[in-house]
Amino acid sequence: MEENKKVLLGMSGGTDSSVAALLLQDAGYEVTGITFRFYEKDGNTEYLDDARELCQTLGIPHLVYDARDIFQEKIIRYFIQEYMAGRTPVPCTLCNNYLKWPLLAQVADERGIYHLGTGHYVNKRNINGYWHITCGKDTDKDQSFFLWGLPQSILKRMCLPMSELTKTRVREIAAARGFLKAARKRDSLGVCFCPMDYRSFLKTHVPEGSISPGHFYDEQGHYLGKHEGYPFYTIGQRRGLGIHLNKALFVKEIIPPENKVIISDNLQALEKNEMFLTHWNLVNADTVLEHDDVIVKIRYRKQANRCTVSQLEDGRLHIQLHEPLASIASGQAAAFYRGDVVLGGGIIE
Ligand SMILES: Nc1ncnc2c1ncn2[C@@H]1O[C@H](COP(=O)(O)OP(=O)(O)OP(=O)(O)O)[C@@H](O)[C@H]1O
Repeated sequence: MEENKKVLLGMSGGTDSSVAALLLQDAGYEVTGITFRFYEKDGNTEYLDDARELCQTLGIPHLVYDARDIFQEKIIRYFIQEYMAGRTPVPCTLCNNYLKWPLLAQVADERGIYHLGTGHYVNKRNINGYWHITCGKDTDKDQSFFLWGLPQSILKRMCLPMSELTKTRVREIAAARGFLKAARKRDSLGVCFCPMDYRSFLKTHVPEGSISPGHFYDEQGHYLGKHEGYPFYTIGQRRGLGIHLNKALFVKEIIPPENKVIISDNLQALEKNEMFLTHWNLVNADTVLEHDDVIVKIRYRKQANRCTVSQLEDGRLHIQLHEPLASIASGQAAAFYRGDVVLGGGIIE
């Protein structure tokens, strides 16, 4: 498609995408808002009304796309299955890579709209002909960690009005323009369909009897106590284990077929020097493979390790960590960075 001055903006009804609509309009874009119906807790559709009202006020068209079935299938079912397999899922990464951005592109294509916009706190940069996601200016809100899987065909069309803004500034803009509800909306925390503690969600979303109590063991195979069922534990977890031995204890391993959870009192025992990735994406493999200055992150915050990435004959990526890293859980995402540039990422095997 030829580049034009039209943008399809994902609107959640929240502060960021509301301000994004204002800013894109100010910048001279012909904005169309779209709200995806991904998940509605207790049937609450207030977010749809908020997005629609904002579009009405700005005089821009507003589309609604019902993606509940596909979200249920691709994200919620996957989320439950991963925990049931003893793995740690990354629903926001998958939603961005496989649903949100591809759906934006699909609808934009149908309507002859070139640009794709969201209120993500990220930026993008062209390096030697390849578009890369880069960190947003607001380091507290930066969402680059979730966007390593997007193809060039989407990256080149991305329009990111939050890239140079802080959340505080975004709220000020909303208030100054009279969008008081948008200005005061609470930040969304964690996974949109799941409370902060995923355990209560699992309890109500798996068939009765599919999670049953099991046993904790130490690394030598000694029985330590009872647990509530292996899906309720994640690698590295130290709180809420219900075993009191007057020392810090960590989940080291989860063995689903035996419903066993292995506990260690030594964080170093959880450290690894390598990991393997599947479902990976590298923006420009030449700048990543076999270089010794790549940073890998497996957590959204407070962790960054140097590594060397190689491709194996079976297609997986091998990550050699330069210093050991604790609590690597299969199913989690790993994202590669050089400075503020996202080079790619993958799913930990
Ligand atoms: N249901 C949705 N429909 C369309 N776009 C969405 C939807 N949910 C999120 N988005 C887009 O993805 C961006 C990032 O979403 P996320 O939920 O991570 O951020 P957020 O901080 O809650 O954003 P906002 O303040 O706009 O709600 C949003 O700013 C918006 O542009």
